[in-house]
Amino acid sequence: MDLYRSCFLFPVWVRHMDDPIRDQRVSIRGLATVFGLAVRAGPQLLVPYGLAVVSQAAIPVTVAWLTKLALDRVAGGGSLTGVIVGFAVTALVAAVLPACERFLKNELERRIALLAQDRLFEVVERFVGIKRFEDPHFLDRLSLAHQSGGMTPGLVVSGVLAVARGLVTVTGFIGALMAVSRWLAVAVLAAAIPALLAEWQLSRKRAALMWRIGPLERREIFYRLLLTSVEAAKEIRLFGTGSYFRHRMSAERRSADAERRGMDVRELAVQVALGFISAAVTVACLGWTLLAAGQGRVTVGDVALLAGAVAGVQATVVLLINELMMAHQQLLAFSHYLAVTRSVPDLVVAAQPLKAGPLRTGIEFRGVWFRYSPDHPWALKDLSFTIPAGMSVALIGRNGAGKSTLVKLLCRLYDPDRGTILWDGIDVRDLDPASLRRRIGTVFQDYMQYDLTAAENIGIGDLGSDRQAIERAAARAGVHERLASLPSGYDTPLTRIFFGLSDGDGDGVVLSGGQWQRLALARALLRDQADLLVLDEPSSGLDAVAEVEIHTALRTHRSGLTSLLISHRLSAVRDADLLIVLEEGEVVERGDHSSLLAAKGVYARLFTLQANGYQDSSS
Ligand SMILES: Nc1ncnc2c1ncn2[C@@H]1O[C@H](COP(=O)(O)OP(=O)(O)OP(=O)(O)O)[C@@H](O)[C@H]1O
Repeated sequence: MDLYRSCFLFPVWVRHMDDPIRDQRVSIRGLATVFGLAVRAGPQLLVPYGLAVVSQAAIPVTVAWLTKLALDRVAGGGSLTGVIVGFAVTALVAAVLPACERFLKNELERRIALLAQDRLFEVVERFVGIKRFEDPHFLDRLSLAHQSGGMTPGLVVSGVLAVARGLVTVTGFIGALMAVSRWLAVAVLAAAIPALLAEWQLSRKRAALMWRIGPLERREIFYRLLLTSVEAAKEIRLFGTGSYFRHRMSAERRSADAERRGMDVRELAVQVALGFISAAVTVACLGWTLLAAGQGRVTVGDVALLAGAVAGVQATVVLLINELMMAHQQLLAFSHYLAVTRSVPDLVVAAQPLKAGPLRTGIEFRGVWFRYSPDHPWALKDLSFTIPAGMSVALIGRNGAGKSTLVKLLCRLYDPDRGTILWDGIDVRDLDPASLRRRIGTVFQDYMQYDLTAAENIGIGDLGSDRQAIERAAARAGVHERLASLPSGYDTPLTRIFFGLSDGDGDGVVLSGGQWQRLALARALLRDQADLLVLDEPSSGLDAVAEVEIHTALRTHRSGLTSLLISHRLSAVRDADLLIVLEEGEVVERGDHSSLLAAKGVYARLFTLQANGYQDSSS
């Protein structure tokens, strides 16, 4: 369902708009971080960008002022040379500055987004365990943090500079008007107040609308992804549910559109009303100015300046409010980025962690209790057993018995709630997690299939391994011949994602489930220096012949190595030195195959059941 998760995330942040004090704190902290990022990303860009933005503010005021001068000189018969030069310079600046601004803006935004993304994933990488990645709230937040981290800083910097530009423009116009008439300047400024209030209200309503239609949009996206996903394509065709989902998708869109239409109508009404107010103010001011011009109290140029200033102030105020609201909303979304980058570690690492040494005596689980959260039942209950160095230990148990959970604790992806896990007598919590993991080669039940080449898929098991080592591991896992026969051998991409891109990588290939499983095994076997091999269901996707081959190869590889093996196929694990049977998170039996069979307990029952199944099918 990961595919669909993203569609449930979008407007979570709007929720915070209900709390103005929190909003303010978040915005101020966000603003400081955004400008911190901008300064670090490109100080040499930020200053010229700011200058380019703000200096453009002077252009409309200069044009209005030059127009006034030109008209006054025409009326009074003065020289126009200075005015013409002024117009030429202003026109040149007006033509060149926006292009420079765009270039600087794009470059700065790219650098900030890269830096923000890098910081975010640096923090994510520092999480030692996986608890956070199984928490849907955290995943939602991470996705939003990524979204806003890439977009918000650039938008906020541009928004703040645009506000500065707007303020300079308004101040310039008001200053120019003051030169003509003080009360006219006050009247024009006062006339902008209704526009300011109305736009502010509209912006808040727009944010509330986004919040209201968020669920509708998420559902629409959900149906759209469903209709285009490869996972769902089979069932949609088999059950004939395509038009059912399409109608649902359209219905969601129609509902959201109805809400949007309502908002558009409201905006239209407000804009028309503001238009009337603006026209009335303009007419009143112009009327007064024309009257004053008729009486010789003001010049023709003053009339032109006034007309330009009234329109300029009103338009700039609207832009200003929009930029402010947009920056505010972006800063609220940015709170997710701040939350993730400031989150505390998921597992505590010792201040001076020890390096995990080669396994000499064994790994001991001592009174280990674990549950995924206080709301969940105990997955492991008072587990105590030892995996002696150099021995193979098999874990057996029905679905949900706690086998994979135990492996996750052993690799320190979680910490026990009670009890300890000891590596040669040292609590794994005192060890450096990376050094511990370098000593363990693991194949998880839900291993990864990377959309990379075959060589990379194996090489990831031990970065820096050469091709020979990779091929050796593949051979041990019984997949060398298959990989060597691919169109570009080990360099063949194991994916359809790059299919047809003809970038020299060749076409991608899709492996079967069992072949992927062998590949995952090769990845674990690549770690020659690993002391412990953990195989969680290494042969569940293999055919019978392959299973025998793999187990023979593994037995050779395992000799002298400590291994922990999990399998539901008891034939695959019966040769282990020690078999541990788990039931509902507790150890219920332990011993070797023959002693457990003789004990006639859980293991004996499971083994007989499977053996009988094979006998029945053969007969
Ligand atoms: N991430 C998780 N969050 C919450 N509960 C979980 C999580 N993973 C496993 N569990 C629960 O913990 C218990 C043990 O699960 P675990 O996967 O360890 O069993 P298992 O023995 O490996 O089962 P299987 O043989 O089916 O792989 C189960 O009840 C399971 O529902």
